[in-house]
Amino acid sequence: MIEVTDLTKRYGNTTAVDGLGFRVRPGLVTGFLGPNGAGKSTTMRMMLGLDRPTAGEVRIGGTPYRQLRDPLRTVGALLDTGAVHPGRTALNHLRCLARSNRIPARRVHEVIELAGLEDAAHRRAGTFSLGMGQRLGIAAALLGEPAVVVLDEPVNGLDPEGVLWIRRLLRDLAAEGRTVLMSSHLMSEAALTVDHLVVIGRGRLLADTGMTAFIDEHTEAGVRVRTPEPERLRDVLAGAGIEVVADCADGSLRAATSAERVGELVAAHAVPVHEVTRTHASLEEAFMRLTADAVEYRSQRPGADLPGTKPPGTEQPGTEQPGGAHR
Ligand SMILES: Nc1ncnc2c1ncn2[C@@H]1O[C@H](COP(=O)(O)OP(=O)(O)OP(=O)(O)O)[C@@H](O)[C@H]1O
Repeated sequence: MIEVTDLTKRYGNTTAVDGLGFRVRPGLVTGFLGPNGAGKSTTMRMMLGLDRPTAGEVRIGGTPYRQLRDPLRTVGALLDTGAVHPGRTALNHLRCLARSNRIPARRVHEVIELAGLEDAAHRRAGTFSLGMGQRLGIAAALLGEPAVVVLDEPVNGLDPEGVLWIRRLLRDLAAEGRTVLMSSHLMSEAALTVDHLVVIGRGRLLADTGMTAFIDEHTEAGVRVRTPEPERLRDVLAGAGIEVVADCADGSLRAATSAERVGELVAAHAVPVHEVTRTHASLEEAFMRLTADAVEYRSQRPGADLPGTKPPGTEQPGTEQPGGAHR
């Protein structure tokens, strides 16, 4: 369990973390999401005693990190994959860590195997690709068989096989009853890996909820309706107070309602319909909507990419991510 209580961090005039409070529970993979500059890394650094809070505290299993007797055996972390001596081999790096944390040497070989680094064990870390460095960082994080695992952008730099590996690994760690917190910018990846979400923006808590509930809360249920008479359908829907959220490129309409409701309306008004499809909102859509006001660095106008906010005729069919919340 990780408990974050009234956590605040200021750097001069910048408030990076602002009265943040949440709990990360064991047995789940919790995604820690937020736009650039939201305060994720700062929060994670405070969890791991690398930065002092201006106010508030973080407890890992009931104890602040700095007071843990065996930190590496309690919490494993991947924060900065560059923090390895480049001249040291992967094996030696892990051996040194094990020795200084009173972890048995056999565990070094176990994590090398777990991370798929057998062939690279004798190579210097300085020659590692980004993905291999990431694997070494994860191997180090798991060295002490910690009950709590904190990973900042763990899929960063990994190839598709590596992404699949980390997804399975995190799910296995959670299934073993460990507490797993991962940050990610990749919503599609988070949707496949994460059970629970903590979303922050401008250092403040925006959401602390299950994946499915989060998507349901921040997107509309929708259906795509294809008809040879889109104007009549639009009128019928408008008459029932139903919003058309997108005009799709194939002439179909996307409306914020249920398939049942559309079925009843088109039957009552004799509107011919060729296809009705339930559309599933994605984590990305829900995230963009929730954080639209909390984005610090923006390349476009707010919400420009939100499905349903594009000008008519610009949405491509099938752009939703069906089952975005499912794995
Ligand atoms: N050492 C520091 N000195 C001054 N300001 C800092 C420092 N570290 C972070 N900040 C500021 O604090 C805010 C939060 O930064 P942080 O890196 O925690 O965000 P983040 O959510 O991890 O962002 P990203 O997704 O881009 O990694 C930003 O405005 C950042 O510029």
